[in-house]
Amino acid sequence: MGHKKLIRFRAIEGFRNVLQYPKHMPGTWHEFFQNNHPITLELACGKGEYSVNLGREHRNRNFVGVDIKGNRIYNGAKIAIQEGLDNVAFVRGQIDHLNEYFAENEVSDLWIVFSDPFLKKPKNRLTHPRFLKLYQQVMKEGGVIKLKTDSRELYDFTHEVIAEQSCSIVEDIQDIYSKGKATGALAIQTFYEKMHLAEGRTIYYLAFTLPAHPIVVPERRKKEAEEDAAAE
Ligand SMILES: C[S@@+](CC[C@H](N)C(=O)[O-])C[C@H]1O[C@@H](n2cnc3c(N)ncnc32)[C@H](O)[C@@H]1O
Repeated sequence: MGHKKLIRFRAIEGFRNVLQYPKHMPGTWHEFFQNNHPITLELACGKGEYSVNLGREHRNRNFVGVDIKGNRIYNGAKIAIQEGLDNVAFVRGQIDHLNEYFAENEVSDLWIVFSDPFLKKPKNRLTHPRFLKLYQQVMKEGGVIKLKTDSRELYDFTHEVIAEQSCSIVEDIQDIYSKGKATGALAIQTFYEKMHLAEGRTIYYLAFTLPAHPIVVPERRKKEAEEDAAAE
């Protein structure tokens, strides 16, 4: 492991706003934030640009960035500490275990920001039904899931899942910049977004809500996942 990474891993151990694999937290987030404000998650947060920027703008809401990479989380966590953003925190952990970090109804809404499209492994896409099932376990009914991506494949896949699971589309924008829609929260640019924009890529946005009935992972998708695992 590189020296810089090691320093960052040690640093986040001492950061009050970084919780690593926090299985003790479900049901206690409002004690942590010392308020009852709604909690927004930023999944695949990387350096946490959405959590930090939204945290600055909305002091009456709480934001939690989630990512497995501690050295990336370090960036956002350090800014939040320096700026006294006590409404911003980070979880270092697997999104696959989200229901071990948050309790039922503890999350109001969530962003999925430039998550990897996993072109060869649909089961790892953060809008795969197995993830939607997890989100449903922690999110309040009617909570909005907001996907921002440069991947046409992930955007199309998400549309497919939305139709299959009877989710409701709240907003659907192909190419936020050409349509003049990159305003408000959509104007926040992350590290990966800046790279994609420099390459001239199109940015898609899709916001939707989950159905009231439980998400069920279709057999065909389960089979796909088993085939993926067998090929590993
Ligand atoms: C392409 S980066 C995007 C980072 C950031 N959102 C940005 O736009 O700059 C994708 C991030 O998702 C994280 N990630 C992917 N799958 C994950 C999972 N199952 N659990 C936790 N983190 C995950 C990776 O560690 C990585 O930091």
